[in-house]
Amino acid sequence: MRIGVIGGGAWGTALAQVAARGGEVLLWAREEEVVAAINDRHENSMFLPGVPLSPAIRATGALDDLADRDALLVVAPAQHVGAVLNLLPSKDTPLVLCAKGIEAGSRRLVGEVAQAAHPGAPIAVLSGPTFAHEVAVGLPTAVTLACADSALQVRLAERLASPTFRPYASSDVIGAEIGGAVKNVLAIACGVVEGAGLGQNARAALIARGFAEMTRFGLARGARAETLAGLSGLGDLVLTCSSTSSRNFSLGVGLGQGRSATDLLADRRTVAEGAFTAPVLAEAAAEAGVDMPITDAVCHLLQGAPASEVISSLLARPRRDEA
Ligand SMILES: NC(=O)C1=CN([C@@H]2O[C@H](COP(=O)(O)OP(=O)(O)OC[C@H]3O[C@@H](n4cnc5c(N)ncnc54)[C@H](O)[C@@H]3O)[C@@H](O)[C@H]2O)C=CC1
Ligand SMILES: O=C(CO)COP(=O)(O)O
Repeated sequence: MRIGVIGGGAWGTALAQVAARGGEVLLWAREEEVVAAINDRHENSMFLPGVPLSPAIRATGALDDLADRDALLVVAPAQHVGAVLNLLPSKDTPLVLCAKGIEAGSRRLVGEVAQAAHPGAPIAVLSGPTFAHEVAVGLPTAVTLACADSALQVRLAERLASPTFRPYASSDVIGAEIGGAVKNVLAIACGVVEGAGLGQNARAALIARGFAEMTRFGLARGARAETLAGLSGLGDLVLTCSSTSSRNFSLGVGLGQGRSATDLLADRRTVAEGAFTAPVLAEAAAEAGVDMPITDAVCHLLQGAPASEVISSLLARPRRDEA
């Protein structure tokens, strides 16, 4: 299986490194400097500095070069997936979606965006607790690889698996997507807890109540509960709610320390998907009649409400049943 990767950020580069264990890989990057650095020095100094890359990875700046690929890993940020897929010449190549988010405006999951751009292409979702820098250096990692077509799922898993990269099979594409999109918003909230110095009890409570939100929203959108409780849901939620290696968590730390979202997001080259997903997730939840108070709180913080006020009103909500 000839693998192509769309997106030369940290995660696209790490996934190219994973795929390069099983053969040559072609990676499309938007930035000329990234293409040159990968081809000349086997390094992505812009987005994944300090990690030596496999010589089996070639980079290109031309999407047309991906025409001969048997499968494409789509790793552009969620807000840009539609635009990039619309520019691709081949429209029926299997797409493995690796971005985590919901498209602003349309409120579509990345899978729905991909299906609209390439109606004939089989779709899979790869998601889980996966910091790019750990995957790229070969630390043990497990992911959900979801696809409705089980034969394609098996082929993709065989092509990507290695002793340190372990894909688990699922047919629940929507569930795998929702876990990854929602956990980014909750990771911002957990960062706020850290930044505001609210303690470990509060963080554990937020993870548990955040998981309840993720589950309510996921079930309303047709996800399966076991997918949400798996690697792509709870697994990734725990990872990104525990570490400043998470860009979303770090953004939250800044908000909790009283800095403004505008300042924190200005001049950022890397993506904190939760900042884009939070408002559209809140809209989608309201439309579906799903209560998501932590998501609403993150929206207020991103709009500039003071952290102390947002935290007080979250804690002052009427008591309710846990279930
Ligand atoms: N970095 C990580 O550890 C992981 C990231 N992800 C997800 O992967 C996706 C990509 O994130 P990263 O690789 O981390 O990105 P990054 O933050 O390392 O780099 C930013 C990326 O955005 C691209 N970009 C910026 N403007 C663009 C535009 N107008 N059109 C197309 N692309 C544009 C850049 O070319 C670059 O590839 C996100 O959805 C993220 O949530 C998923 C798992 C792990
Ligand atoms: O999705 C990730 C790990 O699974 C990366 O999280 P951040 O985008 O918050 O860094």
